[in-house]
Parts: sequence; structure tokens; C-alpha cells
Amino acid sequence: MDIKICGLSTAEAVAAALAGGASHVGFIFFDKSPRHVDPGTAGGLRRAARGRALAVAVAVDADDATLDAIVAAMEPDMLQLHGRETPERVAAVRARHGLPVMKAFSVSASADLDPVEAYRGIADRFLFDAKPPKGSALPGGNGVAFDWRVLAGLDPSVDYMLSGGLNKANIGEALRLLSPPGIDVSSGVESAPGQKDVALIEAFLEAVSANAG
Ligand SMILES: O=C(O)c1ccccc1N[C@@H]1O[C@H](COP(=O)(O)O)[C@@H](O)[C@H]1O
Repeated sequence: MDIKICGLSTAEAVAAALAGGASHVGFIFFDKSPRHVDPGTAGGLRRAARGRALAVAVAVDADDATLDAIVAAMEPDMLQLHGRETPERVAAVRARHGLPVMKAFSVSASADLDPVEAYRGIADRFLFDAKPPKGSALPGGNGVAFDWRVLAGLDPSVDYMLSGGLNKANIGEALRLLSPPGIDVSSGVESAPGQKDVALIEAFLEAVSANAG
């Protein structure tokens, strides 16, 4: 199972994620996020991950110029599109950058999975996150979970990461219920919004190991 620690902005947090066995490290490019990093900073941080974990650039409805700057400075292994990108936009981004794309969806009911079909064969992977709470400025990274049972009937050939409000206390239940191909955490390993906590990263990764099948 893949494990992504997202919203990293310090070398210490990247090191803790890598030491604990994370397969993916994520960097947020969204001005309104407390986890926002500039492409140059992410480029420096992601160096430690080369050959150890995949570096993921997370963007929200970004235009070509913005993605060009991120890709040039950070050299990500994967792009995560966390906005309202259409299948056509996902295909265009994938072709322009020659990188795999993970498309995020906000989920609260099984009907929210209906649009996934239109992206199959276009997006390389899916990320299922909770819907943002009313008034939130962030499309993700809100630390809220959704009812995971919504994913229980998903076609097993859909490759995805489970995200939204995961933490060391609830990850065992999530893994038992779904056995997801991947998991993604951000707020659950922070002491305050945007402040990654090395001890919480370690505790989360230990909880994953203890509960992985
Ligand atoms: O984390 C953010 O600030 C963010 C901003 C814009 C788009 C996506 C964002 N985060 C993504 O949401 C998941 C879930 O976060 P959480 O664990 O519920 O806090 C996170 O891992 C990112 O992929």
C-alpha cells in the first residue's frame, strides 16, 4: 500500500516521512493554504526523496504557466489535480508534462463517485477526499473525514488513495474497512495548520505498519 504524507514544507518533516517509509511526499501549490510552498523551496525539499519516494505536486485549477513553473523548479514525479479540472484538462496536463496525474474528488455520498468513470483511462490514479466544510477556503487539507463505506462498492480496478481527516487514531479502522491501494494524510500529522510534527508523522506511520494487512 502506498502512503503519502502531504503538505510538507520543512526538511525535518520530509526526513521523518522518508525514514518512516512513506512512498509519496506531497507539496502544496495553493496560495490560500497554510501549507503553500513556492516551487523553488519544493525543489530543494524534494531532492531528499529522489530514489526513495515519489514527489507529488498538488495544484488547484492551475493554468499552464503555473504548472510549467512548478514542474521546472520541482521536477515532480506526479501531479495531483485537486480542483475542478475536467477530463480534457487532465489529459492536456498529462500530455504537456509527460507526468502521471492523480485526480482528486470530493466525496460524501456514492453519487459523488459517478464522475470517476469519465476520467478512467485519462487520470493515472484517483484521490478520494472529504468535501470541504462550508466556508473553507481549501478544497482539501481540511482534516475532515467522510463516510468510508461509500467506497466499499467501488470497482476494485480503480486505483486510488484514500484521504481526508486520516490520523493515527482512525487509520486502523480505515484500513480494516477498505484495504485501500494508497492513503494520504496532511492535517493528521500536524500540531497546527501547516505545522508538520515529526512525532505525529512517526506515530502515523507506525500506526499504519501496525494495522497493515
Ligand atoms: O493541504 C492543503 O492545504 C490542500 C490545499 C489545496 C488542495 C489540497 C490540499 N490537500 C490535500 O488534501 C488531502 C487531505 O488532507 P487532510 O489530511 O484532510 O488534511 C491532503 O493530503 C492533500 O492531498
